[in-house]
Amino acid sequence: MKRIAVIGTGYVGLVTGTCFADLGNRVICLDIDAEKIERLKQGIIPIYEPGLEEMVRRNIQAGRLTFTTSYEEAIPNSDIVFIAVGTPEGVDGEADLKYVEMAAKSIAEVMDHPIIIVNKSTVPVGTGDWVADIVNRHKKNDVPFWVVSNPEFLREGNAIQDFLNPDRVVLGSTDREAAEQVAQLYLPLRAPIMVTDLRTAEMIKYASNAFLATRISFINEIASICEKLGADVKEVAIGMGYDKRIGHHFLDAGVGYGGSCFPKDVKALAHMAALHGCHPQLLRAVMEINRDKRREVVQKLRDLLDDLNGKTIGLLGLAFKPNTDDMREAPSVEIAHLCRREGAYVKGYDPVAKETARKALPWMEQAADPYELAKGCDAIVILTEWNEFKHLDLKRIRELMRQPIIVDGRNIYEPEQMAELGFVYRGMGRGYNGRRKTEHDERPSNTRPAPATTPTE
Ligand SMILES: NC(=O)c1ccc[n+]([C@@H]2O[C@H](COP(=O)([O-])OP(=O)(O)OC[C@H]3O[C@@H](n4cnc5c(N)ncnc54)[C@H](O)[C@@H]3O)[C@@H](O)[C@H]2O)c1
Ligand SMILES: O=c1ccn([C@@H]2O[C@H](COP(=O)(O)OP(=O)(O)O[C@H]3O[C@H](CO)[C@@H](O)[C@H](O)[C@H]3O)[C@@H](O)[C@H]2O)c(=O)[nH]1
Repeated sequence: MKRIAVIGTGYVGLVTGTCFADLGNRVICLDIDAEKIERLKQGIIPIYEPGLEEMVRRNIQAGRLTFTTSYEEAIPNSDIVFIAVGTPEGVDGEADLKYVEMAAKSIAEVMDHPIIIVNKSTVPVGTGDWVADIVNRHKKNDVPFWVVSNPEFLREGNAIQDFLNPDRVVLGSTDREAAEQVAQLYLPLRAPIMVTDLRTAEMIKYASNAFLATRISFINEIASICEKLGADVKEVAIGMGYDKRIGHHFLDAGVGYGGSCFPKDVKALAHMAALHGCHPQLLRAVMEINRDKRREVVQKLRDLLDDLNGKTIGLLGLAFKPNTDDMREAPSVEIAHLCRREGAYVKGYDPVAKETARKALPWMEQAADPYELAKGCDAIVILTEWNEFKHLDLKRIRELMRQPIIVDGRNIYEPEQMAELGFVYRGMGRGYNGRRKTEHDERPSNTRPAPATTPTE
């Protein structure tokens, strides 16, 4: 049993604190948001994360998990302190470290015995040394401390599973003993534990996110090429994925990546690189392709509706991905704004991201269910692949719409099936512009492209 403090009770902090408590440690979670802490004390969690509320309540009841807003209460009673505050995008694309700085200062001011400070936030390479410097400058008592970098790799919507079954645990430190103390916490998870220096650990996090984002932009570029050449990107990805060196993960083409991590982390890595004289052209292309995908969805609507002015567009799915209510950098936000700017009436539906969507898109009407959304729509755009959208009564949806047009930004339906149901359907990179020729297809069918060869004559 260790005495742990976790600073920041967002997705990462709350999951980290709760899981460590569940593993038998005594954990105190701290946040500067007093309202959040008040609710957490009652076992009410501020985010949608499957299984988390029940786990929080269980550990509060067992007396292993407590919440506070007071550094004076949390730090003197803990031996290992995790920093899990936000590191949002700064004005130039850099990671904004103001919350990390605040947390480091606050820890330093009340530290009265030797502690290990573990940084779990995603921070630029070199931040560990900077944190050590801040703590040294602000500590009131002459006590030793050690800084360890322990980047987190969990995904929202699957956070508990990911935390408890990590592919690896990365620990970076200048002090092997400190890293080993933190490693003890993870031993029950039986995961590979890798100990590196501080900077390498910080870089592993950025490089991992950038690589995953690159896979997404890669397959999205392939999707654009498929669309022009008449291939189906879904099958292409499956065919590629059978190669063990490639694998099936993170090859779902669509409207691109969103969320609180990939957009800001790729940008921050590119910023870091450029600042140090590198030319991060691959990272820049990854971001550009991702931005273009959102615009491509709107272009598909323009192609199908001629003009968005006066049309009603329904956004099916608002969260940046399923199983979360997180709207940070969700493609739905930009697409809603783009459609509205062209004069469309935009409404939306998401099974979970309702309150968060209200905050992100306060002007947008929200429907109570997919059928209400469909009423009077000139087109529906699918932006989150919630399971419930895979089993809709599509015949009813079509009857409720003013025009039976679907742009499937997540490729959850099959073009042939949609054509049979009487929809004008466009996927992302699906065959002939997402449209195999069928008797229901009222558009000209002379779009089959020529073979992609260079003329020899
Ligand atoms: N969200 C994810 O899935 C995920 C996964 C891996 C890594 N990360 C990284 O982890 C970090 C945290 O991300 P998140 O999504 O949990 O953030 P979040 O925005 O959900 O939560 C951050 C919390 O920190 C609190 N906070 C800010 N300053 C504070 C301070 N000085 N003292 C105490 N609390 C303070 C805020 O009130 C907030 O509750 C980021 O660096 C992020 O990049 C996030
Ligand atoms: O094949 C794919 C896979 C994902 N996405 C999109 O990519 C975004 C991110 O998805 P995912 O990685 O599942 O969600 P996050 O919760 O943002 O998790 C990422 O970001 C976290 C924060 O750094 C890391 O900890 C995780 O390892 C990393 O997967 C979402 O918009 C998805 O729709 C695709 O478009 N195609």
